[in-house]
Amino acid sequence: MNAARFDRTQAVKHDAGAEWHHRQTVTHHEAVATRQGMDLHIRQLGKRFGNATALDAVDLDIASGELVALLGPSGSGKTTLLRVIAGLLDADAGQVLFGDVDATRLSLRQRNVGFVFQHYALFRHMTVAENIAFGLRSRPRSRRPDKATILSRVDELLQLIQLGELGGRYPEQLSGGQRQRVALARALAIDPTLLLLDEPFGALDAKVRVDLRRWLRTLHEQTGQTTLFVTHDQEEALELADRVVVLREGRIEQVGTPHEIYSAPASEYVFDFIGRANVLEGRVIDGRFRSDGHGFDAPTDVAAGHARLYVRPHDLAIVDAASGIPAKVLATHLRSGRITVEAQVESQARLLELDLAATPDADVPAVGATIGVLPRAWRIYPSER
Ligand SMILES: Nc1ncnc2c1ncn2[C@@H]1O[C@H](COP(=O)(O)OP(=O)(O)OP(=O)(O)O)[C@@H](O)[C@H]1O
Repeated sequence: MNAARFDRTQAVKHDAGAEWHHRQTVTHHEAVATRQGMDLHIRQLGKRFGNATALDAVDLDIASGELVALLGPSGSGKTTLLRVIAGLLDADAGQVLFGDVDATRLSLRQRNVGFVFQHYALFRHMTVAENIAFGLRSRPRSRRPDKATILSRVDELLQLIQLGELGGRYPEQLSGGQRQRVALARALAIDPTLLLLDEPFGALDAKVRVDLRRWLRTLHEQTGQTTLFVTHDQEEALELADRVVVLREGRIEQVGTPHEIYSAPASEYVFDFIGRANVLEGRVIDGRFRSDGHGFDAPTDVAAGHARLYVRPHDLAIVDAASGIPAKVLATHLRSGRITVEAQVESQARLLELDLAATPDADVPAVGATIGVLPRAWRIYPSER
């Protein structure tokens, strides 16, 4: 217990990986939570660091087999939540339940979770196969599988991560993406209750990230392992996860499927964070949002007064100046298959961005021209500021 506690208080964010695996396997406590396919319940979790509130009464339920993204900007509490679930960090308040077992006071070893860090935490002096086998080899004798079973498990995992031929290599002989796959295999080797990934692809270049994302999705479909991963990349979260948890200053702002989060963001914060956003300032009067002489239906729960209309660049149409909100075209750019038009509405502080398909017959307005803009789909939020 002391070793685990020491580890919790000493846990350093990035380079803790090797240390973590070491502690997890050399402390000799019986794991009580080894069942795979277990629900996770978070109840009123709170964590403060001095004056900073990292987690504030967080409630969350994750079903067995789900792939869930914890998404939010830097400092929103993602890593703290993951570490409290792992048992790397003690919460000040609340509970972590693995199925119906209260795991709040269990050591990280007893929780039997697999953890992958952003920076590859492989043992440099061990081959890929030895790294993967490590968690099983260093179990107490009574729970250690025999050599043949370990070898066959390692083989199976090497196939799963598509590195079947590379078991004899050392980590430095692998690419960054391959190392992260080995880190995943090592985490999976112990048949963890939960797989926890902290920005697993954060240190890799964009192309490799995209490939690994798809690979992780397929791996998850094969293993059905309940998985939580931290990311600040909304595209990664939307593409990979069954459900996305959006965090803000230690609180959950919204939980939903990628489609729900994208198409019905619960707040300005989520709308803004989840994709490119245009904002029109206005007022709600008699159930209509009014801005620059135009009116749009507002939801009934938005009270009269200052409000903001949010619209995605591809949902903003160009019409003639007399029919829409007049805006002056400041620039046009070609960006990966689309044309983005930047325009300014005189009364508005923020520029607007409109996306057009970059087809040969695209009707691109001239810089300096005055166009009319009209939202085709939008969301209106009461003003928070
Ligand atoms: N060991 C610590 N000591 C003091 N404050 C901390 C510590 N760890 C986290 N915090 C604070 O807690 C809050 C949440 O941090 P956390 O690392 O969980 O955020 P995050 O969303 O994972 O951020 P990032 O994306 O930058 O990793 C921040 O205000 C952070 O400064």
